[in-house]
Amino acid sequence: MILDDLVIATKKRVERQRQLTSLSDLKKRVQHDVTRPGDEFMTALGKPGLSVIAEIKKASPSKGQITNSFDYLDIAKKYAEARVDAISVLTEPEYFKGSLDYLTKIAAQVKIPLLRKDFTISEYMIYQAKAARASAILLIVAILTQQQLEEYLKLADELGLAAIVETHDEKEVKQALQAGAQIIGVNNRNLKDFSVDLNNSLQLRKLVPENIVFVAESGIKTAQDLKILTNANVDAVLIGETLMRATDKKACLTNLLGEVKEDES
Ligand SMILES: O=P(O)(O)OC[C@@H](O)[C@@H](O)c1c[nH]c2ccccc12
Repeated sequence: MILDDLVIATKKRVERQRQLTSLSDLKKRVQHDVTRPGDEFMTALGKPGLSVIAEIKKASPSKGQITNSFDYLDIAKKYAEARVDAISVLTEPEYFKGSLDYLTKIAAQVKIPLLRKDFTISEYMIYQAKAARASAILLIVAILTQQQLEEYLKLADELGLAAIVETHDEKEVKQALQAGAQIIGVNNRNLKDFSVDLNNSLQLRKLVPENIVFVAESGIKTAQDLKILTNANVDAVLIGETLMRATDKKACLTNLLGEVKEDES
C-alpha cells in the first residue's frame, strides 16, 4: 500500500536530515520559543460556522503533478486574501513534491495558522515543524502505534502545536479519541485504492463528540459537497486539489462557500 512506501521514504529522509542537524541541535533551536501557535489553529478551526483549510500541494501519489504553476508564496498570499482559516502545506518531497522550506517561507509572509502536512513518524519531525513555524502537525493513526500517537500528541502540546489526528474508519476514530485527540480529521480518500467517498466523513461524524473539532478531508469539489458537510455539522474542511487547479483561487472559494455563507448570515 502507498502508505507503507511513504513511511519507508519518510524514515530515510529523516535519517538523512539527522546527519545534517541532530535532534539536540533542533531542540536547542526551539527551546526559547514559548509561543503556542496551536491555540490559534484550534480557535480558527473551532469557530462557529464552517472553517476552511486550504492546501498547497504540487503533486500527489494519486494524481501525479497537479499544477505547473506552483508559486507557493503567491498561492499562500491568495489564500490569505480569500480569508481561509488555515493553510496546509505539504512538506513531503518525494510523492507530493513538497518542502519544509516552503512552510518556513510562507510562515514569514502570511499570518494564517499553518499545518505541516507530512507523514509524522518521529519526534524529530515535530521539533522540525516547530522550528519551521508551523502551528499544527498531522498525526496519521494508520501509521502509528497507540503509544506513538499518545507521545506525539503530548510533545506537540508541550511545544505549543496543535495536531490533526487523521483517521479513515471507525476503529481509527476510536483510537484517536482514546489517545486524547482534540482535532480529528477523517480522510475521505481510501489510501489502498485512492477511491474517494464523502460519506466516510458523514458516517464517522456521529462518533466524534461535539467538543472535539471535526475536519473532513479530501475529495471536496463542489458547493453541494460543502453544503452536505456543513449540514452534517462538520467544523472544518480540508481542500487541496480543487483549489490547486483553480486559476482564480478566491473566486473558487467564493463559489464553493456560496451556499454555506448564505445560510450562516
Ligand atoms: O486534494 P484533496 O482531495 O482536496 O485532499 C486534500 C487533503 O485532504 C489530502 O491532500 C490529504 C489528506 N490526508 C493526507 C495525508 C498526507 C498527505 C495528503 C493528505
